[in-house]
Amino acid sequence: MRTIAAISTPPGKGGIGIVRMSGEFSLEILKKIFTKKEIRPRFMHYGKIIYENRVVDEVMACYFNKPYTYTCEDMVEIYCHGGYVSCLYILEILLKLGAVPAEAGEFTKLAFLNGRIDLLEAEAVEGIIEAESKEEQLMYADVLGGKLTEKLESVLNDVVNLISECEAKIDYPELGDVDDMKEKLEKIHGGLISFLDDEKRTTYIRDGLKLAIIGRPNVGKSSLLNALTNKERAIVTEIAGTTRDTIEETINYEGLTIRLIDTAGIRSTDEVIEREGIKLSKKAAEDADFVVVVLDGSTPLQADDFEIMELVKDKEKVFLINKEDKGLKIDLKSVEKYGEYIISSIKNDSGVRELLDAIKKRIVHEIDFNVTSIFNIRHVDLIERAISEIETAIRDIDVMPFEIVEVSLREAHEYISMILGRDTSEDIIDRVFRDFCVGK
Ligand SMILES: Nc1nc2c(c(=O)[nH]1)N(C=O)[C@@H](CNc1ccc(C(=O)N[C@@H](CCC(=O)O)C(=O)O)cc1)CN2
Ligand SMILES: Nc1nc2c(ncn2[C@@H]2O[C@H](COP(=O)(O)OP(=O)(O)OP(=O)(O)O)[C@@H](O)[C@H]2O)c(=O)[nH]1
Ligand SMILES: [Mg+2]
Repeated sequence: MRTIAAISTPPGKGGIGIVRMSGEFSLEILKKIFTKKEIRPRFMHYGKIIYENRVVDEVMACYFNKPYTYTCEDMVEIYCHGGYVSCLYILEILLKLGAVPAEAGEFTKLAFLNGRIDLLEAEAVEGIIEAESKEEQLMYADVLGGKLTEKLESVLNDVVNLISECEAKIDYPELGDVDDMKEKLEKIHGGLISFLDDEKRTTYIRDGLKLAIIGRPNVGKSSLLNALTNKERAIVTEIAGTTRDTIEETINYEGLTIRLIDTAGIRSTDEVIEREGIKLSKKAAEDADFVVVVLDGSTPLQADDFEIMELVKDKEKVFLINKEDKGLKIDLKSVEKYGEYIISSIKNDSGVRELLDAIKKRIVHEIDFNVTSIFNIRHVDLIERAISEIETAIRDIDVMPFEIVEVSLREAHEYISMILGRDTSEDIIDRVFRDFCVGK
């Protein structure tokens, strides 16, 4: 069996760096280079790393005896100084003494393969490492704690009970009634559908709200992007048609991650480049979760404004009536017919916070930060497959033999199990861990 080694702290300078090993030779390798030879499991030991008669670094080290470790194998952690040379040098020595370099995510993969955590929990570890907000952190911490596994186990349990009922009916067709089974199938179906709904909210937490800023040229879209990001991100000029391409920036407003997309002003034009830009603007509006339509409040509404308001008729949106400082000439009643509006003067720094609050108020009711939900496309795909099997079972139950219904239930069971990494091919498992950091 191999003993793997890797640096677990990020590259760069830090107070302390951690180099760790997992595998049966971990302790033996440590003893060859560590000045302390009496090593008690799970106790921190102070000493020096000596290699070729030179002190390499002054460190702390800890040995963890299997199976009560992160990987369920023997492990050693060396806490050296966090200069990258120190970490690299110590790693190099471990490799010379027989360890092999760990692959990305291999420590966590071992925890999974040795049954300490399921695949979902392993994915949550990666989620925690990549988290960009506290909400995201807490969501993954819940999954790592087993909250989602528990929910899925409960669905699996319901499916198993129904499989047993099918088998009983195969042997004793007169037992119980089919309506009752149908009801239970519907309940499982509803539960699976709610996993998909929850996933949409999770996407907001993880990827943020996609917010497109659209409007005709020169109304202040890029000025708004700059105000929201607090920097000169986009070029702002008095010339209509300044922004040609979409520009993206991410902000976090009170826990809500917002991916802002500034777009080219929409108007009828024959200019080729501008026309391409406008196509992108419309596409951005279409793809967005939320749209801010900027209007120039100092002029009456124009044909282009009406066209834009029509374009986003069915989207979640707010109208930002800008340039209030120049005097309002816009017909507020007409705008109101299309939806909620906020008046601003980006120039004078007014209205921007109100806009953010309005967006948050409109969107937050959709996000329950406390729901633990499936969180990636692998899970969505498997839940969708399971749903389709349950739908088949619902259709079949009145007209088909119970053997056929049972087949669908077993398929559904398998798909849900695969979320937890059971009955999952090596290929898929490898794909999950490939995106991990080395040393995790
Ligand atoms: N120094 C250090 N910090 C770390 C880790 C680590 O491996 N080393 N972790 C990860 O990289 C994370 C913590 N996760 C861990 C999860 C389980 C076990 C573990 O040894 N579990 C055993 C014993 C549990 C116990 O003592 O109660 C077990 O489950 O049997 C260790 C770390 C974050 N911080
Ligand atoms: N008076 C006044 N001028 C503003 C306000 N907001 C933006 N402007 C000015 O309006 C002009 C256009 O602003 P931009 O932000 O470039 O407008 P845009 O919508 O991005 O324009 P395009 O990229 O051409 O579509 C600039 O000269 C800004 O300084 C405001 O609240 N009041
Ligand atoms: Mg612009």
